[in-house]
Amino acid sequence: MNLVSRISEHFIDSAQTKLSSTEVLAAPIADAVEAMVESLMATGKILACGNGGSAADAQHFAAELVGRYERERPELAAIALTVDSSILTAIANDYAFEQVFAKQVRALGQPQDVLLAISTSGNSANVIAAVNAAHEREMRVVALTGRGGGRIAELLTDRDIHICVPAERTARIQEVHLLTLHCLCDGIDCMLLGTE
Ligand SMILES: O=C(CO)[C@@H](O)[C@H](O)[C@H](O)[C@H](O)COP(=O)(O)O
Ligand SMILES: [Zn+2]
Repeated sequence: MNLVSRISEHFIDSAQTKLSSTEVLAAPIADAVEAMVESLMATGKILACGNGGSAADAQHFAAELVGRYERERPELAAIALTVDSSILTAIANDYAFEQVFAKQVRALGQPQDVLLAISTSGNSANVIAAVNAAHEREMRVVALTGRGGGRIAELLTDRDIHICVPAERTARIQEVHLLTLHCLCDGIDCMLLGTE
């Protein structure tokens, strides 16, 4: 095995996936920026959830809204639903792992809030339950998916925004998700502060 050529293939494959996603994703990402700014300006907040690498993405995004992205600006309201081990273990233990995000959405969600639901397959049961809970709370959903969007694609309504990476491999989808999150941060900052 030639490790160097294997690594080179990862770089090339990742870059190609990002390039081929540009045309498909730019418009829904812009829609998501507008939905999030509308929410934040109406004293709403962004609730973010996902599993594994997508949990890390949810936390990464919340950190950049609450802290900062590239420019100084007022703090923005975002909560990753993946971080409170007491809440997560209590819900998983007393109800089901499927409910770990949904119960938090029902506890915290208001109609002016946005759920950022991240799942590369679109089929994680706890993210699906969170989407359903967001709809119960009349929240809009921004879904970051891949592989056609799975079951989440079927649940989304006209008010929701689907950012579905045209790729099959989890790692590649996650790499585009991270780029998407930075586009969202940049777009939100531009709408709030103007372009530099
Ligand atoms: O980061 C990775 C794989 O690259 C994993 O941790 C991955 O996120 C986990 O297997 C998740 O449970 C996958 O869930 P999902 O993206 O299908 O909703
Ligand atoms: Zn990963």
